[in-house]
Amino acid sequence: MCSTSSMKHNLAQARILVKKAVDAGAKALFLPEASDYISHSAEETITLVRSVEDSIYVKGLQKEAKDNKIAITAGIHEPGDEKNSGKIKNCSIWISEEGEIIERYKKLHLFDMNLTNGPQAHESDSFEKGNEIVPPLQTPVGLVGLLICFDLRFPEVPLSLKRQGAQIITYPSAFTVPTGKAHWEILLRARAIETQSYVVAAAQAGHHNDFRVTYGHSMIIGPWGDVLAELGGDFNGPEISIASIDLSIVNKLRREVPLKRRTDVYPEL
Ligand SMILES: O=C(O)CNC(=O)[C@H](CS)NC(=O)CCC(=O)C(=O)O
Repeated sequence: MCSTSSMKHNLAQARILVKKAVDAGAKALFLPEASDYISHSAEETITLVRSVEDSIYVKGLQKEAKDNKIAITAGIHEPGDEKNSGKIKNCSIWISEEGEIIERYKKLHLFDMNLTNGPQAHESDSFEKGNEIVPPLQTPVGLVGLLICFDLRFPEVPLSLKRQGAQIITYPSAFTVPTGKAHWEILLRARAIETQSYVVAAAQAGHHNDFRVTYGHSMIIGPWGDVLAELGGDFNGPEISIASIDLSIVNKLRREVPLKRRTDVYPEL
């Protein structure tokens, strides 16, 4: 997706993706971080936020899920929990194939970056951070661990999710181009290999406005670290990437290559 500041426009993109996913026989559709909108500035990002009950985008996704009997997960913005913080939340939601929001996750790690001659990020100026790891969620494709974008850089959490039974880890994302080129695929494959899980990473792609461009390259990685599906970096209209999830591969690999942690030497994550 290439979300803009118009929720209506972004819902239209999501509908195209639902149609493609349904036509391809998918049981679940994974949409990127901030799929409801990507705006021009932090100020605009805060003014555009709506509760899920008032978001035409979220309500539209719920209707699509129900009408098409497909689960949908998406990164969205939500109003802050803390009184008068002036901040909002970077969340993901899981919508069941009945159209109900059955889980939500609030991004644990906020993206602050001050690269010389590179893109800057000040997410913690306008977003509240989450304080909880959400236990893996039972879905039609397996037990899913919900994380978001910059969380990808912190292996402790997916390892904990694996210990709790996760078979699929998802990272809806909106990566910068330089960090994407250098780190995106390596980190996704590393997270898949070390957790012996599928990793599904739907990414924003292309030019969102004059100030914002994202790396794209949505990917689905198998538990062996193999790239099962991948999209490009250019945006030429909403596009899906599709893969079969075979949980017997996860179980077999975990049996054949047991990764027994030395928690007698270092603490359990
Ligand atoms: O701003 C919004 O509305 C949505 N949020 C984002 O795009 C976030 C925070 S700026 N992006 C990332 O976390 C990219 C991480 C990244 O690129 C890296 O880890 O290298």
